[in-house]
Amino acid sequence: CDGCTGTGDVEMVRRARLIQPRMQPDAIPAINGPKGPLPWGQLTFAHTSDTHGWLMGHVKEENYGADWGDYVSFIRHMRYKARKLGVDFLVVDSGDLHDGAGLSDATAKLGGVNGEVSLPIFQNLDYDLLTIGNHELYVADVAFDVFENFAKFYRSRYLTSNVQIMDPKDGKFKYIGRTHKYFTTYFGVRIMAFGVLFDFTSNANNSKIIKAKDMVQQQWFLDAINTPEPVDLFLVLGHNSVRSSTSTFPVIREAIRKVRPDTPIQFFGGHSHTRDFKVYDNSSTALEPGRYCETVGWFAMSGIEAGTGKHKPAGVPTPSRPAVNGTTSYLSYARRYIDWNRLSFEYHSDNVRTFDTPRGESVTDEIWDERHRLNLTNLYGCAPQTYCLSCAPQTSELSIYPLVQKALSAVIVNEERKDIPRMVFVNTGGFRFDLLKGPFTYDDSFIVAPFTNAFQYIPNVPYAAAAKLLDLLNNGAPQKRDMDRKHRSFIPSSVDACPLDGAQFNSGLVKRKTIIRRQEIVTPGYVTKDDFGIDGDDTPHSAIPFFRTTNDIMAKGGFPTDGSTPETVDVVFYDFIRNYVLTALAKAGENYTTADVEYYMPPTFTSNDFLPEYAKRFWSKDC
Ligand SMILES: O=c1ccn([C@@H]2O[C@H](COP(=O)(O)O)[C@@H](O)[C@H]2O)c(=O)[nH]1
Ligand SMILES: [Zn+2]
Ligand SMILES: [Zn+2]
Repeated sequence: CDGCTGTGDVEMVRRARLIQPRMQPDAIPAINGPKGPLPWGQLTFAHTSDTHGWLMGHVKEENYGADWGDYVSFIRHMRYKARKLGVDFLVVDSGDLHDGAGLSDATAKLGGVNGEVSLPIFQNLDYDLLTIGNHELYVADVAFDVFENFAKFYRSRYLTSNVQIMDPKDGKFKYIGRTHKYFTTYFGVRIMAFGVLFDFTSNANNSKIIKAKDMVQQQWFLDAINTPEPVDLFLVLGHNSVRSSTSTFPVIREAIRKVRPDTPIQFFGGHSHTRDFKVYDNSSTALEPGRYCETVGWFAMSGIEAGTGKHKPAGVPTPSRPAVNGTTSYLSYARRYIDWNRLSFEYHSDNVRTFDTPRGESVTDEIWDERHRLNLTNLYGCAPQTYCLSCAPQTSELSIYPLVQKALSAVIVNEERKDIPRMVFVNTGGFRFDLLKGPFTYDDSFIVAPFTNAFQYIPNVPYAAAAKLLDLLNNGAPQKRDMDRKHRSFIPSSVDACPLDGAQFNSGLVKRKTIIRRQEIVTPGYVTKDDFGIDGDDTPHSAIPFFRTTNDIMAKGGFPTDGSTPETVDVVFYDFIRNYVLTALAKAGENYTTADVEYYMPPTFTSNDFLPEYAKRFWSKDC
């Protein structure tokens, strides 16, 4: 696996950057590109959410292969184009910037804070509005870093209408960002904006989330929606699914509608990792732009009776339909989901002669420097096949879960208790992305399992109760966000015939600014159906199968080889699911409390470590 590890790799990258490799035409990766120009309206938005540290882009998937520097260049071109067209263009983000890739997560392993490298890189984008995600709030240090640095950088553009943090300087709870922002766009549309996190409860102690139903009663909110200033549009940004039953957008909408029945309300959501567009009523819709730097959500609306912006800019498609089909409205809407690759970005920038802006190039360089400084390309072993999250039933050998079970059985062993049978329970929500065939690197360890959940246990649990535990957990409260049927992971359509297999594209170990060629066949990927129908995907794809998973899975170890059942077992689990395990054990007739829980593995050995350990022990290093 030439160039897979350490310093050799750095050298290769430096050389590659000097040469700026351009592949031979027959070696140019091929994907099918955008179906046509983007719609532009009086107000046009580019929307990201749930980037989770993927600023490097998908180095093993050309389809989503642009990096943050490319996005910075893209937005620069789009801002220029908007001015030329005479329309307002706003760039917004709905949060979840941590947990999911080495660039964000490796710094915590080095004793720093998760996000200390990735957030300053992210900040190269001149967002107009942003809001906070739950992944900014699980860990106290991360929340404080967001308060101290990120929020101060974006100032009045960072909206956290219902999220506070305890300021250690005076012990008082303060809003992390601002509660709301009233502003006028370049072309004169007057907007009142909020940033609302769903009713999240697993936050660190130094933060506080005000439930939406309480927030809408607060005086500052009532003052904001009743402001004597003219409001042409309410804009609600939120780390909040646009569709699920746990979304709090309907609460906000109702509260605004009570006092402003006719003012348009536009929502920009996140959290459920889907491409989605929801129509609430004829002047209120919501966009959600997927996850992991796979999608730029694009949204255009016209018809607001305010400002001097063009409602039908010349030479481009414009929003053409009312929110509710079959009705007439003064407002018209359009949405598109753009694949996160250079082919799309360049095409929509009208194939400008030089796509890369100086800022974009320097961001790309910084990402690559950090990638190597953090040793993200270090190799653990070569995955013999692709293991997917949802492309196959979870018991199938194509799925990641049998591999996880094998790895847990082999690696999660407490030397002092190795002869005592153990049952290890982990939540499937802890696995976040497919493990692709080929080099499994330090970066991939975060991509697949980013969380640092410790392995805890209750010793000597009667086997009769432990045996019921998995069913009880899986029939109990959901342990992950609402994953509706629309959720799609980008995975190979079949492991062996995968056109974008990890191994095929130099495994992402060398920086490439390749020319990407359009192809006639359709690559597998998102096939989105939303409230506007099936024409939202900017690049048409062939569909990928999707299978739901249970809350948890279980792996066994140390059981008698003769098939007999033990009297008692050690019940091992991630600390993240401890309360669910205690509740389920109580249902099985065994009452335990947190006082009965101990560490099974050293607390420093976490959910992020066992797959690398398995790869080191059981996979070849020769990719
Ligand atoms: O320590 C953790 C933290 C989170 N999870 C899982 O992640 C989801 C939430 O992720 P979103 O990106 O906000 O949807 C949560 O429901 C858990 O399934 C975890 O496993 N461990
Ligand atoms: Zn997320
Ligand atoms: Zn989230």
